[in-house]
Amino acid sequence: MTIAYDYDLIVIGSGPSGRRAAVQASKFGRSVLVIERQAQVGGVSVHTGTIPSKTLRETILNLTGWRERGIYGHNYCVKKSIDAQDLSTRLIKTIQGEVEVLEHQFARNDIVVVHGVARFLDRHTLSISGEEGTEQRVRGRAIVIAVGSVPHRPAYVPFDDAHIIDSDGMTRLTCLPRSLTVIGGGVIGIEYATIFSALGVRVTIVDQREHVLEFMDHETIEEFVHQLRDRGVNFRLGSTVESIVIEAEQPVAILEGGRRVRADLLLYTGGRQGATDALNLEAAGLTADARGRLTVDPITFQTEIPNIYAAGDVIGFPALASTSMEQGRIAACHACGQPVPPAPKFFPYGIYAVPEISTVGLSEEETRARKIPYETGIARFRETSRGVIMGKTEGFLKLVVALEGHRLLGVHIVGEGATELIHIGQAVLNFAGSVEYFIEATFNYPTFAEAYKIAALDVWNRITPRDPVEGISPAVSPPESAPRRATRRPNGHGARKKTS
Ligand SMILES: Cc1cc2nc3c(=O)[nH]c(=O)nc-3n(C[C@H](O)[C@H](O)[C@H](O)COP(=O)(O)OP(=O)(O)OC[C@H]3O[C@@H](n4cnc5c(N)ncnc54)[C@H](O)[C@@H]3O)c2cc1C
Ligand SMILES: NC(=O)c1ccc[n+]([C@@H]2O[C@H](COP(=O)([O-])OP(=O)(O)OC[C@H]3O[C@@H](n4cnc5c(N)ncnc54)[C@H](O)[C@@H]3O)[C@@H](O)[C@H]2O)c1
Repeated sequence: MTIAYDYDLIVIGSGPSGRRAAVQASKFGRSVLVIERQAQVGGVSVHTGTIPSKTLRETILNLTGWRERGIYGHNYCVKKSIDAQDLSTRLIKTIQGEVEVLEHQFARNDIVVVHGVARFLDRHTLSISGEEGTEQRVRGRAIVIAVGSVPHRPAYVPFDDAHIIDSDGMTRLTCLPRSLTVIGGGVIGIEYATIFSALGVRVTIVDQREHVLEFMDHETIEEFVHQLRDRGVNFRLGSTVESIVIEAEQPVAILEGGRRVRADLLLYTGGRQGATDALNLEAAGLTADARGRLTVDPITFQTEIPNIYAAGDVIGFPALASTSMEQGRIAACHACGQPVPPAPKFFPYGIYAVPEISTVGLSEEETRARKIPYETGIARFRETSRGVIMGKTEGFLKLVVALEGHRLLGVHIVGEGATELIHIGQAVLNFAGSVEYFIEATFNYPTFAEAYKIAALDVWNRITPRDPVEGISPAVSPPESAPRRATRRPNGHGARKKTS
């Protein structure tokens, strides 16, 4: 008996993972349906997450004149008084632009889009509930769950979407606060805290952990936090929030030990959870974990039910738009019986804080934990002519390099353009290159990319053996495998032993 399917592939969700899965399957000549519960396509990425937060950042940096302050002083500004309307004008335009691009892309690729909430009836059948109470059934040979995530809203936080909000609320502000408390020093919290601090808002960041962005290279984060403290951002680290109340129209976070943090607005960014509630997963033979996430095969993105795939935020870490897109595409390749492209070993992390941070590969802490003998090299943006021209003297680029073969292990950057600059390091890492690449390559001048060369020379001067005659280095760079002790850094970082 042959089973009739309406579509070769049904994708639930039109965010980065769903979109890439749909387009890839269509390019293989398959019939594709995308089900989206919101009125417009694009997902969290376009409507409440990546694009809105990056647009708000761009608007604030432009209107405040932030990027020019290194040259013209701290009081320089482009627009004296900035209000919520200034922020929303550009936001609406950008989101609309993104939606149009997506709609054209779906139309060009003959992808059918239906708006409604999808739920499983069995492992091949979905019911779609439309806004006006309509219901339709569709059957797919394969299904990709690309439903993404929603902000985690713990019961103890009295969200009112006016004084106490989650990250979705940041895109709907009708007036700007003078002070802001951010609960959660993860990526979302840090991005919004620093963007609003650039606007002149007094910001306090509260996190139960001792460090913000704990997964990042610690020295890089120290540099970042130092810059934030310098411009008045307050940190309450190692502090758990016990309760939140509203007093005189202001939210007050009460911390363990009784300390109180008061502001005009409180943003809660204590993580996200998979948006699987409406899916009726049991009907498909699937279960989600306590945070609504699904488990998949890391190579194919297949769930335990072979014709059902999951990609993007719904499968958890790293929960990035960038990685979600690739996961969706790989899932579609497998579902269409095509070879599955291997995921590159290293992907970058870009944090659009002010200043930007970006990282790829191993941190110093991870390198030590793996007992790899290593050395680091640092360049400060003020050492690059580009940095001086642009008044961007606070940036910092750090390379982590294995002593054996001088292999590049990690790159960590804080400063203007970090999220673009990181891709040079990413390419060298994924091609298993060594620090010599940066030394031998000619870079455009003046550029921030020059920082790679400066940091590479910083490492190389210390890891290449010296000529027995004091101060004269050998002409060639013999690879050395033996761990060595680092000497004092020329940039004032002090002596550090870089062996495991
Ligand atoms: C504030 C913020 C900033 C971010 N910044 C960045 C960044 O700078 N860079 C980066 O790489 N990542 C960033 N991210 C993360 C990024 O947005 C997510 O990783 C990405 O959107 C996940 O894509 P996705 O395809 O899994 O799902 P989503 O984008 O979440 O889309 C899922 C879609 O599925 C739909 N859906 C859900 N359930 C159903 C259902 N039952 N039926 C029909 N449709 C359904 C939803 O309506 C939604 O449109 C940010 C996130 C946030 C919140
Ligand atoms: N630029 C980017 O790539 C980007 C930007 C934004 C979001 N994202 C994605 O979104 C995901 C979610 O980000 P997030 O920042 O919401 O979550 P997160 O899990 O990264 O961080 C949450 C933080 O909140 C703290 N916290 C939780 N409850 C607390 C409490 N009661 N008191 C004090 N501190 C508390 C935690 O210790 C943690 O540090 C990230 O994993 C990331 O992948 C990526």
